[in-house]
Amino acid sequence: MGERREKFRRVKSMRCDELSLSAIEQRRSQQEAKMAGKVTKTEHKSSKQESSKGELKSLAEKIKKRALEKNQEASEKAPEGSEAEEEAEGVPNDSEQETEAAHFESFSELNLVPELIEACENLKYSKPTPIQAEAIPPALEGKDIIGLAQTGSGKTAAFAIPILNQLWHDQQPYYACVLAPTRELAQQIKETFDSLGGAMGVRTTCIVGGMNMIDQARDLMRKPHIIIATPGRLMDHLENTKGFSMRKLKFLVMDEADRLLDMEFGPVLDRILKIIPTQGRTTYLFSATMTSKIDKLQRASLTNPVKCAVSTKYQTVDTLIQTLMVVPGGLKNTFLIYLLNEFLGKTAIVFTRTKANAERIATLCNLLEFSATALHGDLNQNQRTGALDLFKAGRRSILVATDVAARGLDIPSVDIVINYDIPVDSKSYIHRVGRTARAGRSGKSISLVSQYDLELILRIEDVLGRKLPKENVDKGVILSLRDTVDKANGEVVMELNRRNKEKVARGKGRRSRMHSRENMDKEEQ
Ligand SMILES: Nc1ncnc2c1ncn2[C@@H]1O[C@H](COP(=O)(O)OP(=O)(O)OP(=O)(O)O)[C@@H](O)[C@H]1O
Repeated sequence: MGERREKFRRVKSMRCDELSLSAIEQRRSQQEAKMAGKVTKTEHKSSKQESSKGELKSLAEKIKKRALEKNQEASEKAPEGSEAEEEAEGVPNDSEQETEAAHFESFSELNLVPELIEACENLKYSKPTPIQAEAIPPALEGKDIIGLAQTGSGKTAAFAIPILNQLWHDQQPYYACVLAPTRELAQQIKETFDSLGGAMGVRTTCIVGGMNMIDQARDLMRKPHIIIATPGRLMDHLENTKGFSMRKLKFLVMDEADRLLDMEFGPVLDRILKIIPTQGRTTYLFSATMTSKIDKLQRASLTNPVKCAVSTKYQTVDTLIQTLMVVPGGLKNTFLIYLLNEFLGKTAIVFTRTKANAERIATLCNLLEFSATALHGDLNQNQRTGALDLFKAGRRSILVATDVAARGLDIPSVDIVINYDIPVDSKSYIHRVGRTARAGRSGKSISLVSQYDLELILRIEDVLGRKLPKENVDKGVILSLRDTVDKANGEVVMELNRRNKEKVARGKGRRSRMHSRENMDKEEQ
């Protein structure tokens, strides 16, 4: 509490000369120096956290109760059957078989090889989650699966376990391929396969964009059992890497399948699907927001799939408290800083719509001494991995990201998701807020709603089937923060513009040098 008051006092009283980017670098290195004494500090923090846990818990329970009551009230008032989303439900597929609700008390009841049961124990998976209980038995019978379950409900293990179980009996290179829409998610899925299949000696490789093709080709030549890939780079290797083929592939998984089956990935996915066999191949589609559009599902060429749905298409978990804040014009940055100050000491992901906004907000946070890092598609892969690692290791408490971080990422420490910009489609909302409250934990999401976002938020509330309760704000605090935040933002915008100009100039120089070299080559020919 004292820490928060001190931070607030500092932000309010920051002088203009402190709000310069050179000051950030200085403060950043001070922060790094403090990190060196991290062990003592972390211990201190955790004991402090421990002592306030009871207080926080009861506060959280109160907030949750209040929100639940409000939600209940709101859902009673909400119009029935309002499905306003762009993607209307398709006609149910007759060939899909629905499963009976299944329940297992332990993984040993699932008839898995002992190595897998042991791996689950080591990972502290005491019993299968509902989606695992639903999907693993038909998967072990060799069925194609369409799996729909909320964010953070263990879908990765739901498809990894049956594949690894089968691989144990039938060890072959290039046995299974898992496709994911982002590089970071592909890497995370690889880690799950490694921890579940390590004792079995499973070989996995991650094939994603932004990494060296030759290194990847070398990894593929080591004949891994499982390839986890983003579609574009996989296609590159299928076309260009000699000796690599997936003609004997036994399993194809599309994680975040609705995303992979949409327009952006559609063409490359079609090309991959043409190359790999349909006969003798088992296909799994998993997502928290699965499409039921028949033409999209047909693209994946499933054979009599079993539909394992433990949630509805837009269901969020009960342990997630979702609220919104109505933000008057021009005050979005101030509201964000106000919130970060309110949740000081917590770990947050702030989602923005554009890469430029992600960069700006992360820089603004750092200038105001909230330790943040940015993750977006304009960064190179090393920077992306570096940012995520800093956040995961707790060395930055705020991750400011575009939707590149919206799907799949499993970072248990995330307490809060803030939608700085409201996502333009409701599915993104479901995935973004699902970065918190995972695996039974509690979490909170807050959406900043300006006058321009009203339609978007109404659409989101419509698919959620309830109104999101409004957060109260201390107007006095907002007013006193406003000047400092605006000034800091002005500094950040100027500095980022300067850096961009420099980058463009460097790029032009490089291009013109390349151009003259090309001309030289031509002349020499
Ligand atoms: N049986 C289990 N018991 C306890 N924890 C589990 C179990 N299975 C998976 N988990 C944990 O639950 C967390 C969430 O799992 P996972 O990332 O697979 O969720 P998901 O359903 O794929 O989420 P998303 O839709 O966001 O991608 C992970 O940290 C994972 O280790």
